[in-house]
Amino acid sequence: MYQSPRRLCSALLQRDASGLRRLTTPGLRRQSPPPAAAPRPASPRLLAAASAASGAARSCSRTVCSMGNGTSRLYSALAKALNSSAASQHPEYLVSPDPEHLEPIDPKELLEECRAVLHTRPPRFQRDFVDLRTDCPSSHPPIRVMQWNILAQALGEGKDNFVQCPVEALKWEERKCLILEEILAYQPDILCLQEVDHYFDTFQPLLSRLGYQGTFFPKPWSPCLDVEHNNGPDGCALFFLQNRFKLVNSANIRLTAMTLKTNQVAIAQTLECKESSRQFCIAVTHLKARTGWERFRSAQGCDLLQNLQNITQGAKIPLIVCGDFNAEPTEEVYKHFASSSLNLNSAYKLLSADGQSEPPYTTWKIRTSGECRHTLDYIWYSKHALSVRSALDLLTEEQIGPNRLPSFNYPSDHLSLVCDFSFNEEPDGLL
Ligand SMILES: NC(=O)C1=CN([C@@H]2O[C@H](COP(=O)(O)OP(=O)(O)OC[C@H]3O[C@@H](n4cnc5c(N)ncnc54)[C@H](OP(=O)(O)O)[C@@H]3O)[C@@H](O)[C@H]2O)C=CC1
Ligand SMILES: [Mg+2]
Repeated sequence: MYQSPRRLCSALLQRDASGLRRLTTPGLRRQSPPPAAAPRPASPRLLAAASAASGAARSCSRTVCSMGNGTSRLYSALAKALNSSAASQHPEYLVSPDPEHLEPIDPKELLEECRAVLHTRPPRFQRDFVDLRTDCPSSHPPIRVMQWNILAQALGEGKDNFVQCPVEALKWEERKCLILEEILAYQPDILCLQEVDHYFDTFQPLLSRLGYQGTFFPKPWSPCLDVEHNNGPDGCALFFLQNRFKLVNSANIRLTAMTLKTNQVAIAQTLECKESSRQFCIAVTHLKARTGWERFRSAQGCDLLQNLQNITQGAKIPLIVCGDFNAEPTEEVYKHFASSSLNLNSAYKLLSADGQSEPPYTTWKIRTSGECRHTLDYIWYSKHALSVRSALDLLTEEQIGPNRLPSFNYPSDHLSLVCDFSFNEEPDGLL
């Protein structure tokens, strides 16, 4: 019988010099230096099986590829068909097949395979959970949420211009193991991803065998499709553990800006917690990038808030919104979220001394234009109905290193954000 990956390893509680309680997960760390004498040969049984499971899709892509830029056209046509309505309810072709038909994977075994593939790479960075518990006790296990822009493979190799990142560090067969290792290390109950361009051949088959139910919503005109040998469009993906939640409702939202349809998307799902029977809404989005587009992002944020208002206020349920907003806290879209009538707070502010400041960066890279260090990624939550029990601290400048991200030991230019939430027993005030 499948066991939640979370239950398979125990957490140690440590106290650091600052007095903050830090939770570390033992046994999930790649050892450094790698064994010099006889490195374990990579035998990627599970990783290979994931690729085989998507064989039909892959061979189809290859066939089309041989006709030139056909993959792009095929996926563009598919994406357009999928995006024909602004907010469709339960489109079945975007909801994963029932994972009970697939053999469950032991997360430890998958982790071992990833480590074997990564045996020549430097060690994983150490990050700790910071205990943020207030006095309110909770009788139910927390809900762990991970937010992560994982960097689309096609963009990383073809468009992003990470000038200090060697191309070998971006090799998909190894980079995917770094991404999986990060997910397996923190074992989120809910996983919100952006820039996913390997959903059908990698994340959906593997994560469904780990007990997750997934949904993918590609961008209508993904820039990945302009890259030669792309793997299809990138988009947002949302996964939740099926043994913890029941899907109540799902909406794929193509964001608008001033009533015009845009190239950015969101997924919003209402989930019911199996332990507590409490419902909440979880959403994932990736707003328009680049300077000069601040008003556009602001309009997209207003549209997303309006959609979420409709979904949550009708049912009076709490909300968690994860995203790469491509906006610093000074931007209008951030202010809309911070002052919305949905009563949201940004979870990572709680890591600051006064609880009022966002972290100094969530992405750090070097492009031809120079160094780009920004805070763009957020986990918003209903501040009256939910409490943040702990949050994963960020990488230090020293860990990130002089060449910044991505690198041989971190697979994306964005850091993952991970929080443990619990429901407040008695929400203080209105949702
Ligand atoms: N065929 C057609 O008719 C159309 C095609 N398109 C395609 O869509 C693309 C635009 O899509 P859109 O969704 O608006 O893209 P965005 O401007 O939102 O950016 C797309 C990606 O580029 C990354 N990015 C951000 N800044 C830079 C930078 N300085 N250099 C390189 N990459 C960067 C972003 O990553 P991050 O979020 O991590 O910063 C993001 O994932 C066009 O390039 C075109 O290919 C668009 C419209 C119509
Ligand atoms: Mg990017």
